[in-house]
Amino acid sequence: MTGKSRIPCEGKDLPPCTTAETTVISPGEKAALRKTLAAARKALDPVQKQQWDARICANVLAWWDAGKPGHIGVYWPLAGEPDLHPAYAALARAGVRLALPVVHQKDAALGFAHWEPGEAMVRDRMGVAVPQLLRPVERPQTLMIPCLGFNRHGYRLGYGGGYYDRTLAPHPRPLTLGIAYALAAASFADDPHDVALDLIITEQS
Ligand SMILES: Nc1nc2c(c(=O)[nH]1)N(C=O)[C@@H](CNc1ccc(C(=O)N[C@@H](CCC(=O)O)C(=O)O)cc1)CN2
Ligand SMILES: Nc1ncnc2c1ncn2[C@@H]1O[C@H](COP(=O)(O)OP(=O)(O)OP(=O)(O)O)[C@@H](O)[C@H]1O
Repeated sequence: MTGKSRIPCEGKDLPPCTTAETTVISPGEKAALRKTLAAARKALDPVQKQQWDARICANVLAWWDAGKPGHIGVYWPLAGEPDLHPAYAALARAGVRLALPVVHQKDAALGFAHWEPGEAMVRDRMGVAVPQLLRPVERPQTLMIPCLGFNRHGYRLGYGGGYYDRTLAPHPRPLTLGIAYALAAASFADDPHDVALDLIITEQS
C-alpha cells in the first residue's frame, strides 16, 4: 500500500482537499446524499469491487502490522460495503480476537459479540449477520467501521441509526478505522454528536 490510501484525520497531516469545503446540509439533503452514495456503491462492477476489496484487505493488514492490536471489532458486510473476510481470516490466524457489532436495542449503543471466521451465523431483525451463538464481549479498543460516506475531516456518514455514534460517545474512546471505497468521499458538515474517525482506509493508491 502507499501512504495515500490511509487518510489521516483530525488535522494530522491532512492530504490536499480535492472536494469542496465541508458544507452544512439539511436533513433532507443528508438523506439524498446517503441515497446517492449507496447507489454509487451498489453500482460498482463486481470485478472492480473484488479488486478494491483485495486492496483494502492488504491496506488493513499493513495497518495492523504496524500496531498489532489484539482485539478488533470488525463488521459483516451489508449493502455493498467492502467485504474484508480474507483480512479477517488472516487476522484470526495471527491470533487477533475478533468481534462483530450487535444491535440489541434501537436508539442505543451497539453491543459486541466474539466471532471466529467460519462459525454459524444467523440474520438478526435488521438483516445483519450475527453469530448464532452470541458470546458478548466488551467494546473492543479498536474498531473497524464501515462508512457510507466520509468527509475530509474524518467524519462518517452511516445509515442514519446513530448506532456507531452512540457506541463511540463514551470515553475512553476506541481507536477507529473507517473503511470505505474512495468514491464515498463527500462534503458534509458533522453534527455535534459525530465523533471523528482516527483513520480512513480505502482502496486508493
Ligand atoms: N456491516 C454493518 N454492520 C452493522 C452496521 C453497519 O453499518 N454495517 N451498523 C451500523 O449502525 C449496525 C446495524 N445497522 C444497520 C443499518 C441499516 C440496515 C439496513 O438498511 N438493512 C437493510 C438490508 C441491507 C442488506 O442486507 O443489504 C434492510 O433492513 O432493508 C441494517 C443494519 C450494526 N451492524
Ligand atoms: N451519542 C448520541 N446520543 C444520543 N443520540 C445520538 C448520539 N449520536 C447520534 N444520535 C442520534 O442518532 C441519529 C442518527 O445520527 P446520524 O445521522 O449521525 O447517523 P449515522 O452516523 O449516519 O448512523 P450510524 O452510526 O447508525 O451508521 C440522530 O438523530 C442523532 O440524534
